[in-house]
Amino acid sequence: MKSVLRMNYSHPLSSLREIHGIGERVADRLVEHFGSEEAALQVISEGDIASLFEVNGISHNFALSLARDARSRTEGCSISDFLKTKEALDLYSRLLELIKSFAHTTHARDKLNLFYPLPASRMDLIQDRQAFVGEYLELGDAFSENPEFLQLLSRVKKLSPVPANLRVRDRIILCGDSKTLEAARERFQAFLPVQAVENLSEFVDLASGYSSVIVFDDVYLGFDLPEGIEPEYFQDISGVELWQVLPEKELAFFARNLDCVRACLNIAYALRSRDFNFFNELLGESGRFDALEEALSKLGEDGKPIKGFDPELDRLGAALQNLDTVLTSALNEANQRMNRTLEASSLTLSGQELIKLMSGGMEIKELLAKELNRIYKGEIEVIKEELAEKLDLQKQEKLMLDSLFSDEISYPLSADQSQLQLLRQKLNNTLEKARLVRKRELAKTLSTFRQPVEKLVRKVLDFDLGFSIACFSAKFKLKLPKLISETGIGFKAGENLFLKVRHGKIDPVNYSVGKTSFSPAGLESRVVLLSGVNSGGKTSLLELVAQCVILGYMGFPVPAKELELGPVEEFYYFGKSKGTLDAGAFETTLKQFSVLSEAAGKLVLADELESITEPGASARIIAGILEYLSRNEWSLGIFVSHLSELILENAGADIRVDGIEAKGLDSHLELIVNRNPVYNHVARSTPELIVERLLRKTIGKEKDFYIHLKNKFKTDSKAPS
Ligand SMILES: Nc1ncnc2c1ncn2[C@@H]1O[C@H](COP(=O)(O)OP(=O)(O)OP(=O)(O)O)[C@@H](O)[C@H]1O
Repeated sequence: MKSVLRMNYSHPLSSLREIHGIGERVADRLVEHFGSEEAALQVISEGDIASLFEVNGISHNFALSLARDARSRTEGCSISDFLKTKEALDLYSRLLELIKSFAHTTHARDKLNLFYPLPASRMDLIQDRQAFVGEYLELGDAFSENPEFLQLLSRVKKLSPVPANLRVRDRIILCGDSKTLEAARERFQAFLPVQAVENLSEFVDLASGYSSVIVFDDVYLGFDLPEGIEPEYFQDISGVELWQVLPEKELAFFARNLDCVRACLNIAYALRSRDFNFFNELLGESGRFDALEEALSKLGEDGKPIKGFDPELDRLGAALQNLDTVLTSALNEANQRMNRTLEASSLTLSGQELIKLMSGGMEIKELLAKELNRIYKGEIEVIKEELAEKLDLQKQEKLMLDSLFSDEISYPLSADQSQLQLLRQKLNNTLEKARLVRKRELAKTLSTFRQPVEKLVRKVLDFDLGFSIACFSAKFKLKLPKLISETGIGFKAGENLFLKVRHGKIDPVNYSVGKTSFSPAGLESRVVLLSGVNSGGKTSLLELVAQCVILGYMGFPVPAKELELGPVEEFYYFGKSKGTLDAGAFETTLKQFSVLSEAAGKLVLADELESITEPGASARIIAGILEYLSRNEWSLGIFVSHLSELILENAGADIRVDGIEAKGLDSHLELIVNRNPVYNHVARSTPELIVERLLRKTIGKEKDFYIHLKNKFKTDSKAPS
């Protein structure tokens, strides 16, 4: 798959200031954000609008205009080289919005803005684009209506970076010598604490506050360290992998992009399963990404291993979470039991005890304490058993329960808070240690996929660019045009896209001007007047021609079953004016036509230009314009007009008049319009048909009047058919 928006331009940019809109301040901001002028230029040239938008003070529209300007400079041709009037530009913008509505990603939506029609002299670029689009068209039929596939695409976005504020707080790097300290600070200080240590007690003090301690020098490793302090030693700080010291970073990257990466993999698989080979090279042999998928399935969106991945992690996590509630409920129950036991108890003395008491060999207090102690100890044992069982504690952890309760009787029963805190800390440290092992496993696997994943996501985003065009094409059954060398535009079964969006089903139209294989023999005029009934579809046909030309010169498929498109360098579109123009606007319009005799091939589409000034004068002006236009053998023109006969009277050149006619009136006396222009024929006008309608509706004596009017049309008709 070739990249259509080429990077090897004819005029590569060498400075940001060459781009319109970039002054000193913006240039500085871009360099600061992207690291260098070269990097900033690369982002702009690639049209990476999303990245530009991230720069402080650059709006989406500004980013777009920078990218467009850069492209037009590097390609050596701009949007206004082809689209010569405001209305031509407006039509292009409407088409672009329609195409963009088929994009599934912001990336494709943004990049589509960089496609605009190019003059025929840049056939190299146009053909590149046609080739690019051509590779995708088949996909439109296969996937454009597949909701699961479209849903996958909508989940793809530019990869999010690791959050800048990522901090690991339960791990510390302790350094005994200054060299490792410097190296450790440089590599890791942004993400986890790095501390210099002066002596052993400082080492022990600091280490005991963290569940994991990392050292890169062995200064304190020779000493006997207290139980629970087990620093991890990595000999070579420059050789240690990031996933070993800070697996959280890799995990955070994948966790943030989990949904997108999974969607991309599924898109690539879906395409491969239907024999579309866009990602085959990247996917490699089947199973290449299995390890990635497995690792992703174990990673939660919080960047931690998910529940169910490791039973030991789950056990410790649950024990920590439930410790307080299980303890409170065990204590409550034990206290209630003890209450009940004490309330129901009476003291019965044995004969021996009575003798001892009487002889002073035993105090009554002692006797009571002995009895109470038995009850107390019994309840404490029950609580410990319940804690051990419900929290699923292991041997070492169970031993810690012994110090949780005092040997001295206390009532109501309660746990020693500082011992409870120690137990909690122990559980937490064990959990974090076990979790770190798992995190490292996952991060190690994921780190080997970092680059392929970045490439995959980039490619899927680029894929959506071509695929959006394919979906647009599939929706409207578009076809790539045939670019011919003669001056002409001709098509079979063309359908105006804007009308189609509005009405769903419309009448396809055949039409041709100039020399194409669709032109009737001997009627290959390059400049034509299009006449016809009101609401016959003249404006719609003019728009259809414009759509075909704009899309065709963008390298895109067009809304016609077949289309031949001759060379067009410049495209002029003049829409219907709302009324007679004032002197200034009239002058401006005339000025736009003054370039018509220049050598480059021009296509001029004009809709009822006569309304720019009074009818007599406008017929003369239009006749003059048409004559001028027909002098240039590379130019084409279609002028919609209700004054065709008057214009012809004033024009000397070979100008054809075509007509969109109503075939008559249907049974409801509505006009039946043939949307296909009849070549070389002035269409009957609507007023004539309105007279006929009135005639057919009337039965009274007014009938004579309408017959008289109808005959008037017959005698006045100057149609050359
Ligand atoms: N090919 C077509 N198929 C179906 N309907 C069409 C087609 N072309 C035009 N129409 C219908 O006719 C309406 C009028 O079309 P359009 O404005 O192009 O006519 P017009 O000849 O330019 O009219 P006017 O002379 O009044 O300016 C459109 O809004 C549309 O509803």
